[in-house]
Amino acid sequence: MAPANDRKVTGLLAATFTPLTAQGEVNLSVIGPYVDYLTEKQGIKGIFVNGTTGESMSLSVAERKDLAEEWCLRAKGRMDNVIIHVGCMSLKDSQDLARHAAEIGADGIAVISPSFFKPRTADALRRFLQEVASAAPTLPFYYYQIPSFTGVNVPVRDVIEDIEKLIPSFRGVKFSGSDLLDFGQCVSYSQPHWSVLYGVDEQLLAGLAMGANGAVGSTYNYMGCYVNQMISAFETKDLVKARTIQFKIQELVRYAIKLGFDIGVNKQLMTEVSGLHLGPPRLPVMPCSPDLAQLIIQKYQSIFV
Ligand SMILES: CC(=O)N[C@H](C=O)[C@@H](O)[C@H](O)[C@H](O)CO
Ligand SMILES: CC(=O)C(=O)O
Repeated sequence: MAPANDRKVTGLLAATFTPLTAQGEVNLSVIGPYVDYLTEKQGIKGIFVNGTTGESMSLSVAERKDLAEEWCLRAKGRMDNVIIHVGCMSLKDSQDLARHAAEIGADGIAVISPSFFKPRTADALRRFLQEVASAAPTLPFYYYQIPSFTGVNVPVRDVIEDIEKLIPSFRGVKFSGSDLLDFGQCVSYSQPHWSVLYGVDEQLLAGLAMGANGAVGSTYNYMGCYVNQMISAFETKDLVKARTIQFKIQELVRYAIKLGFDIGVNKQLMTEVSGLHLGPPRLPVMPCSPDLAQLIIQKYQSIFV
């Protein structure tokens, strides 16, 4: 069996929303146009499927397979990276999804820690990740940390210590916390064939300064084109320009948080900006009220004129 490849993941990956019908069923028909929109209108060359933004934890395993398959099919030859999140509360379900991701030709898999029975130590978490990764040993494997949702606060640096001895396919981290000490420790420990991806969109510039190879986030669905400009400015050392763009994103995110920002609001914002019909979120996330969506969209338009 071929080992997982060593190709670095760079640039922006959009964490995709899951299109649902008005009745709340998965709506695969939107995925083709969604890929068109990301590539043509936002300059996005990678997607992160069935993650937090994709409401994976609210989907059935069968739905997650259908979605993963359609995203892979539509993105094939058009995106550089299709990473599928396969984390579940059940190790068996995660392994099932990991095997499936390999079958459908995904470029990599990522796993969030279980959060009902939480691993209390790095060792417990590492063993869980190892069992999932071993179900798809040819796929690059990424640990996805998001403590605000999981309540799992094990430092990522502890998780990745000598991890290739346990997980030969380990290729990096998606870091969605704001602890830049731990993040910096991950970057400095990172191996040349690993990718350290930052996941807090409103402070990506700090992540880039700390050495992030790329980024995964929800807002790149509708602000990817601006964030690409920010990355270019950072790369050409135009920090004033890079900050100007980061501050705009912060202004929008702060405004949205004050009004009550969640996946439902975020999904509605994407619907309004893109014109794609993404539908409501799934309960327990509540649909966004039209009034709230209008306020945020007005703010978006006033910031990005
Ligand atoms: C909780 C959540 O959804 N986190 C996303 C990725 O990890 C981010 O992309 C945020 O949505 C974004 O930074 C806005 O706060
Ligand atoms: C942002 C992200 O990575 C996710 O929604 O999973």
